[in-house]
Amino acid sequence: MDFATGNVSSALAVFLALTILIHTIIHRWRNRRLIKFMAQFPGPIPLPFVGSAYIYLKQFNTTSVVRFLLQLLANAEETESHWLGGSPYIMTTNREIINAIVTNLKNIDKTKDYDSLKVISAGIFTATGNQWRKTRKIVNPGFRTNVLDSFDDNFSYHIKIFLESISRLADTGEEHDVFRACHAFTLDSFCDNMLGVRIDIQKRRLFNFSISVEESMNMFFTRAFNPLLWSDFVYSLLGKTKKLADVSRDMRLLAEDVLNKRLAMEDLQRKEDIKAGQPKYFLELLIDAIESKEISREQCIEEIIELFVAGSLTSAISIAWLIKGAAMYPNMADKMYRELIEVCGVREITQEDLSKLPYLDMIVKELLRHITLPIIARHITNDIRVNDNIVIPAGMNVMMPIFGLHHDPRFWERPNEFYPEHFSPENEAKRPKGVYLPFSSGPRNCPGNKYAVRVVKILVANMMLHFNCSSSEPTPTDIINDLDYRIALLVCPIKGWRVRFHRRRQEPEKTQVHAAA
Ligand code: HEM
Repeated sequence: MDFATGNVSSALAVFLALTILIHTIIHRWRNRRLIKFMAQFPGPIPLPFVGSAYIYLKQFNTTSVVRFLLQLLANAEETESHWLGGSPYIMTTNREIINAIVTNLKNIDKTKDYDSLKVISAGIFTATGNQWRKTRKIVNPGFRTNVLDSFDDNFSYHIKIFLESISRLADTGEEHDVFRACHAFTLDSFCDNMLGVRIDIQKRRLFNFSISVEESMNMFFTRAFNPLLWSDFVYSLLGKTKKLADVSRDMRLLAEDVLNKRLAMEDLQRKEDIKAGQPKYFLELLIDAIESKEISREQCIEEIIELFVAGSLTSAISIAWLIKGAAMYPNMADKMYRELIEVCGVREITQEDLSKLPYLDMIVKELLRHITLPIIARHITNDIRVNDNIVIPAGMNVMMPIFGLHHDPRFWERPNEFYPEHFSPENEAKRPKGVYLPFSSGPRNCPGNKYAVRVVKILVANMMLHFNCSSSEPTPTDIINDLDYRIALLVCPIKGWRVRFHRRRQEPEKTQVHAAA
């Protein structure tokens, strides 16, 4: 190295060091309130540029995201400070902090971690501020009980088609993965009930929508747990932003098709509906909002896509899990069947019957404890006083692993088991409030919670009445450690949902399947 080159190198090194120093001072000064708040909590030592993101790299060694998450939470303090992607975070399983945040009416913004979902759709799920307030106000009436009560005929129609497809698989002695059939059912029910358009995905076996929804969620969660993919620049450079947009194209086409169909029938149908005093459902409310110029046609399509994902995938995963659960836990399945027969006999089960099935209710609650959306996150825009000691300052990001709360041994007698008795009236009464949040809580809770529970229960109850299931997979005792998982919005088994179906011998009358009518 000659003298001049050496001088240039030294000058560059000094310049670089000074830049980093000045950047650090400005960063610390700007974030002084946040840094002071974070100092109360322990956390991994942040490294330059990567912060605490390196802890997620451990996940590359395991196939099970769920186990990774639980290990992370078990080793962590109840509340920890983390620097992720240059931003300040606390990660907390503290019940008091979580409930203070989710129920706070002023703090409704999600963190920027949700932004990569916008490649798929930019609707209510990812919206912030006034955009979110406006959309939520428009769609909330579409989830009211009187609207849901009007869905019985639609449910009945789609359940019969589902049962016919199971009937074809029954008694073959072979195992079948039930997920696509469950998802086709939830997509059909969702379109009919919430959008007012019958698309008959089950009959037409249009599984590309289901593949598209599932694949897009897989891509989102793979990215969420892999810090090497966090940068938009890197993600785009690897061609993944384009791939995600391509993967979700089928959903967009379906949303556009459904909106066009509904608009084409709108005038006539709407007059009929108003005459019959029908309450307005989701898509009609959105069309009203287009007409009054509250939202654009494009925004309406974004909302439909978002609901396809949020509304159909979550309930399909829950149904597939319950069927797999019935195969893996035969005693539980028998008890569920006996309750159905005692309360309803062998006739078709309707929404009205569901409130008379407490054991089914306990099973669904226990299922949602395990398969819950593992983490939700909020960006704090207004200081939140949690108690005398904790005020969360504006600017803070908060990761709330609901999954941790749902498996905390302080609140659950058998945290890693599938134990519906966690939800017996006595056990529910003993448990403190705010430790069970499968649908979150407060202003940004899941608006589809009642619908989800109904659609899951009504299909599983009607199916169990006619079919029993079995599986070659051994019954897991510790369901966290005995199975491997991936996350596609909710927690899914890596091995899938393979079961054998057996027609119940005491089936007194054949199901009147008029699927092909
Ligand atoms: C078992 C089924 C379901 C579970 C476990 C579930 C869970 C959740 C959770 C935890 C959230 C909050 C997410 C967050 O704060 O980041 C949420 C939000 C949401 N869910 Fe669900 N959900 C389910 C089914 C449904 C259904 C059936 C629909 C619609 C028909 C739906 C529509 C939505 C929407 C639109 C949001 C965003 C709400 C907002 O940001 O204001 N979900 N869901």
